Amino acid sequence: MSVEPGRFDVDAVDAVVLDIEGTTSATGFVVDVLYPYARARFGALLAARGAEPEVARAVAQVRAEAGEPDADAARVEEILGRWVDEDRKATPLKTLQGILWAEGFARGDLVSHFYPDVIEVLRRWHADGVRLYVYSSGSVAAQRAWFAHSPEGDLLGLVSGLYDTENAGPKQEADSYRKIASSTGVAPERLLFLSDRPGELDAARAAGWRAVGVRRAGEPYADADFGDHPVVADLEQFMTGTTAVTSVSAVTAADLEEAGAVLAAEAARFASFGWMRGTSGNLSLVLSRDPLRLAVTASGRDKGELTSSDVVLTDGAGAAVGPGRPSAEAALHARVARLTGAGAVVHVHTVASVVMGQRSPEGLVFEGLEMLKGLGHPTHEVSVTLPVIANSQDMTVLGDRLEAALAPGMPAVVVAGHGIYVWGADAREARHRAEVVEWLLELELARR
Ligand SMILES: CSCCC(=O)C(=O)COP(=O)(O)O
Ligand SMILES: [Zn+2]
Repeated sequence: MSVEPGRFDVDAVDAVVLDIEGTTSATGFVVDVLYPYARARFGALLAARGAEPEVARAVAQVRAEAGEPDADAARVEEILGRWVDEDRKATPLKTLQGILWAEGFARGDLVSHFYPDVIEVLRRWHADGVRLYVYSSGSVAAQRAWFAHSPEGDLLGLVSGLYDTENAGPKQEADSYRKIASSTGVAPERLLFLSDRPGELDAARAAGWRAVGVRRAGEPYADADFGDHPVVADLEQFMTGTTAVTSVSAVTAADLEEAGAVLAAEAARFASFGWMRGTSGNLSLVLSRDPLRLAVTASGRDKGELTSSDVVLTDGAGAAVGPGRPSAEAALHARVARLTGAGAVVHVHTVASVVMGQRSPEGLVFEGLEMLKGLGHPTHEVSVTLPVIANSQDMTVLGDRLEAALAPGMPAVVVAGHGIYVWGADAREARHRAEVVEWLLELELARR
């Protein structure tokens, strides 16, 4: 997805979090200038300053990570050199590089690199009241030095906070972004992450952030598949073009009512199968991707008697953003929509899913069945696993379990003692898949 003409609306976000390598700055500069600079100085640092607490802690981490508790300074230097060659994102390596680079910058040996479009845009965002943060795999010390010693002087005044893999965690894990959001105090949907790496954008989005890819010619990820993430070629495009940051598609009352009518019809059908008895089960439709907005069935209603108004608009975390109380499981629907990109999620309480979930807590494997083509497989000659996760009343816990259990080629998960979650591109596809998954479960039930 590319950006369209327009102008960046600073009201759409409260803060922008920036990756450095490949995003604000050339990876080549880091590889060609900074890595050799630090590598040439590891030996002297370890020999002369090995007792300094930060250096000693990093050395201990190197020994632990390499599984060599007795490695002497020469061996530690060797390991660090190998990690540099492998471009390994090891925290102690980053710490030691950070120390050396900070000193190199302070001495004037080094001046950092920023692409020509970046500094002006950062100044304009800052002037417009958008807070700026950095989240880079380079250590906080290295980031501080980087911004303090730019070609245009000290830029640290533009930046409200610095995050690295030590104080926030790995860059491809959603929890790191949750940690940063909570540390900044900015709501996830008001945070925008810019990175050249699709995996990082996925993780930010999974934490409920906005995420935009920066695809710069010549960078290592320039040809990567950014999926449905909006992409810019440089930051200037935020000034001359609009991205998903600005394209907040307003969901109207009519959109919600229309979705309510679809969900009511789907629920009536599932209820007629006996899959939504009483108030059990819930359904959702994605109405907008950026920001994520879902229409979720209202909680506690008789699911066989829903009307088009028995629906609640929620945000990307499943919290109501309009009147009404959404399903108690709305947060799980939102999580599935974020994780899988699904446009519709079905949750039903079927007898077969409860029995089979209890009999096969390790999951169920299906193979050689024509019905598997109903899940999008081109042939019956496949083997797919239907994961089973333990139930919980805590939707974050349940969501974590679902995320960890997701299986390729299976758009569904059984929640033990509870029911099934199934998803698809739209209500129709999600329904077809739910019917297939339930058929597979009934087959297993009949077999055993
Ligand atoms: C007897 S249903 C118990 C709650 C449940 O699991 C469910 O699916 C329905 O909850 P909702 O809040 O969506 O009505
Ligand atoms: Zn349920």
